[in-house]
Amino acid sequence: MLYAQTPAHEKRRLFRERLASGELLRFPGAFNPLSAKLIGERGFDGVYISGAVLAADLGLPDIGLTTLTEVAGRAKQIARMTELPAIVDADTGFGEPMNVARSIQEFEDAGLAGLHIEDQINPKRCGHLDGKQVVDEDTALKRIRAAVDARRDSNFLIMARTDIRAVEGLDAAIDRAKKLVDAGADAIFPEAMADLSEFEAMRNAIDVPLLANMTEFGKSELFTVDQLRDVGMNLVIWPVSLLRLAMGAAMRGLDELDASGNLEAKLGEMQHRAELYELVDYEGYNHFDTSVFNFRVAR
Ligand SMILES: C[C@](O)(C(=O)O)[C@H](CC(=O)O)C(=O)O
Ligand SMILES: [Mg+2]
Repeated sequence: MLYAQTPAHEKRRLFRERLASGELLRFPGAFNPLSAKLIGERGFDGVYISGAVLAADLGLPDIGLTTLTEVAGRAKQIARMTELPAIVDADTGFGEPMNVARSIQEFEDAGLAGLHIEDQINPKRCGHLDGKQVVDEDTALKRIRAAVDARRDSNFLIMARTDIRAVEGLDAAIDRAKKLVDAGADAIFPEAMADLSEFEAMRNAIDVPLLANMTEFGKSELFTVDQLRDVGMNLVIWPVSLLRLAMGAAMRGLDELDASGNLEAKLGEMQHRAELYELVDYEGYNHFDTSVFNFRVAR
């Protein structure tokens, strides 16, 4: 009922414990609080909150238009609906290093388990597009140091994302990742790795947990969980996948409605009313008033 029972500091502690075990944790991207509940119900390890999805949700491209207030507000709504740890995409940190510091505290207060901050310039773009630019090393390290200094819960995960691979190559990415770890990053998100051997090379060079981004229609092949585990990855995200699936279904559903005038043919693809009510624990609200759920939904 209502929100998750596990307090944020406890989610962070448990998340850190699991990360330290070295296993590979699976974090599908939630596009709203309801889909975060579904991710938990289906047995995944955590919830990813994507900047691209939050921008798309507002009908905007992913170019740094969303504000800290908007992202923290939505991330809070998502994080509080799941017992799982939620990590959020904090883009370039929403400004200068002092803004990065404030962002950390906002996201801690919003109940997140962690976030990542990247080394792109502003305006940023999807890490899997051509023509990206990254900031110099000094600026990249300042962002991470500011983040680490601002954190009040030492279990809040500060992950550094580097986009430098697509700009300067793998050696530069490994070099930057090492320096980001020295600056205090708890984990590294090497963006737009070309193949498994690149993930493996990063693994051999870096001691902290590593994240693999399995976004579709990008620069990385869609490796399986087993393949990523074999090369030593610790976190895998499918950041936009649920939104893409839902929007794909919505596009086809609208076409069907337009063509045939009803959606009878699509019922099998829909989440049933009964499944929705189970997911939101409708019946549980009888706790307040026994007349809330006194009906049956035929399946
Ligand atoms: C992970 C990512 O930062 C996101 O915002 O979800 C994007 C995903 C995408 O646009 O496919 C990214 O830059 O990889
Ligand atoms: Mg992003």
